[in-house]
Amino acid sequence: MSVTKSFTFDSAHRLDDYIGKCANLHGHTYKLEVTIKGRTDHRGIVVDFGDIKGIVNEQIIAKYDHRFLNDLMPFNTTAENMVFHFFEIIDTYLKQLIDNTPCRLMKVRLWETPTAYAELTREDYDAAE
Ligand SMILES: Nc1nc2c(c(=O)[nH]1)N=C([C@H](O)[C@H](O)COP(=O)(O)OP(=O)(O)OP(=O)(O)O)CN2
Ligand SMILES: [Zn+2]
Repeated sequence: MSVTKSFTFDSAHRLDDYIGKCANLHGHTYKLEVTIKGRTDHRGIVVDFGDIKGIVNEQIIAKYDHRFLNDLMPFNTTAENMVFHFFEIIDTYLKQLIDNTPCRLMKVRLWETPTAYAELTREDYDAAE
């Protein structure tokens, strides 16, 4: 069974090493979707949506909402690089949170615009490690 929780945040950025309009300063309302898989416990819960919210709000939204991403991220701020970074962050904090619970981060999807997203699955993440 898997559960997914969605978040939004607004940030400015510009792409480096890029020819086109996205080399200019511009902004997005990013949408972040976090999918976690596991067995339901006695209550019928895989992982509390509030726990996912705690991690994402503290470790991602608080750091990047209404900020200029190029000043904060040590890589080109493409959706691909960002989704990889967010996967690592969420995976780390989820492991700490759910020490005894058999649930796992399976997918993170980052919408940069309403028509474009990058996603990283557990399989792709593990293969990239
Ligand atoms: N593979 C990637 N391509 C592009 C990225 C990216 O992160 N990965 N990023 C950009 C820009 O940041 C841009 O803001 C988004 O590009 P695009 O989808 O072309 O934006 P539009 O507003 O033109 O979208 P439409 O829905 O087609 O109007 C560029 N490429
Ligand atoms: Zn952009």
